[in-house]
Amino acid sequence: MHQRIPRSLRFRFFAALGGLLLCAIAALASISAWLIFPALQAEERATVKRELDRVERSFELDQQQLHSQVRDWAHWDDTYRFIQGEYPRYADVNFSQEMFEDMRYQLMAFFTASGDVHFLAGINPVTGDYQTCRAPIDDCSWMTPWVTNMQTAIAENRTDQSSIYPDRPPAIMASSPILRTDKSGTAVGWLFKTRSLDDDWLAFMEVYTGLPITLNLSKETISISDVFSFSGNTVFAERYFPTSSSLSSVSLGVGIELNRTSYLTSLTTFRYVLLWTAGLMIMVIALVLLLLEKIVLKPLRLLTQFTQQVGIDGADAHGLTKRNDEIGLLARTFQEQFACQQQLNAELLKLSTHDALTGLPNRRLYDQRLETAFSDAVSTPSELAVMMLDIDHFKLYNDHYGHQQGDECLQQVAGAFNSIATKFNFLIARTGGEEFSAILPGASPDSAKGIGEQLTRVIDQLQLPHATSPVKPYVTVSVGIATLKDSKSPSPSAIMSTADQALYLAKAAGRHQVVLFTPPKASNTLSAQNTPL
Ligand SMILES: Nc1nc2c(ncn2[C@@H]2O[C@H](COP(=O)(O)OP(=O)(O)OP(=O)(O)O)[C@@H](O)[C@H]2O)c(=O)[nH]1
Repeated sequence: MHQRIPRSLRFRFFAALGGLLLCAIAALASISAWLIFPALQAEERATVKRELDRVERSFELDQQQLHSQVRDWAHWDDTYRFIQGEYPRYADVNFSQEMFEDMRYQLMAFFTASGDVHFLAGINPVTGDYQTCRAPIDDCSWMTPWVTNMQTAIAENRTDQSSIYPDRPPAIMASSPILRTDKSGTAVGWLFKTRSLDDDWLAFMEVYTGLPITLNLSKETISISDVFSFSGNTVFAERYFPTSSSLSSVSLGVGIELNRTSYLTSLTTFRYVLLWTAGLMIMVIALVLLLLEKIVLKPLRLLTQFTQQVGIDGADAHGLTKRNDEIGLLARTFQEQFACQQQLNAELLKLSTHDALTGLPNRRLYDQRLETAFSDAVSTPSELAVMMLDIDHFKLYNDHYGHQQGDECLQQVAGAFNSIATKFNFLIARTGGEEFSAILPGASPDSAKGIGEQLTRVIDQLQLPHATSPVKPYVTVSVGIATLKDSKSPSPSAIMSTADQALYLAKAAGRHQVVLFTPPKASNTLSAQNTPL
């Protein structure tokens, strides 16, 4: 079944503002999801990346330092002489455990031009003792993997550089050809230095960068340089560097762990802002609706009630006409229009029910009243008399005095009739040119006749001159009266027809008299009881 959708102003405002609110909240949610949250996440990633860049620069700096230190040592005449066997006390003079620890060297390896080991010195990663050897055997066997890597680098001509080696522990290895201090001549050998990326190195880097750092060796080749993993309040990020592994490709990941406090605080703040914004929007729209209801919708409802009840007592119970706003103006204008309309209606009603010349009720009103009086008399039942009155020889009056004076005569006759009608409380109307009719509810034949006589008398008393009247030298009237009982089949038209017959008899009998219709006797002849005046 078709259900009627409410279309009131209130419904429309609620629907429109509710829709607006939903759109605004959806827009807010979309902007948050597609713009603001991704921007916050990108900002967090950029911050983490900056920290990784800082760690990478520190790492590279450490490698460059090691390389420049190797070069310093390799391009030194003492070293040049040492590799050629001309400076046997070189190691005793220059090397010590303290020097290795201070410089954070794990191993220093000297190779001849043919790539053979000349001298090895380093700190045993297991015992922590300083050791020197001529070959990586016995106590110095821990040096073997690195010496092998170094000899491979010499064989592949990968010297004079700094690289990362993924041995255990992973290490930075820097090398340089051994030359004179003035760098003249050809290389007489190679010098290698390694720095282990062990716990001490991590501790050093932590102090240097201010970040906790971890190392992770991956056997796979990592294609992306940075890997992020977010968990709760922390983010773990790793940057992978290629290593010089002789066996397979291995990557070294340098990782940092950062606190996400800044991001999470921004997120929480933004969520609060979102919630407050949504809450404020709801509050503003609720306030707008409330004000709308109070300022516009309720007064409009009252105005509607007022327009429906205007003219009735208490219609302006809410004092709308006393308001100083548009509602008050509308209410006052409507009230004035209504009063004007009522006046016009009354005038129209009077025009349609009264005679313009005499001001007496006209035939239309007379017929309506006769219908009502007739119904009342029949239903009660009660008596009812009607009367027809006609000015005698009015044509002669018009002919003699003119139509204008004829009108004035009609007005005076009507006024006189009306004074009697008011006195006895009955209706008298102008139902034709110079013809009048009266309804006398409850009047007996005798009282009706008495009133008829009073009406003719009051016209006589006017003494309106009628020089050409064969009846009297002044204006006179004839009256015909009929009662409800006079008709065999009573009806309003039948009773009026009977009164007309009585008037005819009055005229026929010489005018200026009242004739009460008398029902025909058995002889069926029409007769009347008249009263010549
Ligand atoms: N001045 C004026 N005359 C009117 C008006 N209405 C009707 N008459 C005149 O009233 C006269 C009526 O004449 P009749 O019907 O012949 O009757 P009468 O001369 O009164 O004669 P009886 O009725 O037989 O006594 C006519 O001359 C109409 O012109 C009116 O409004 N003003």
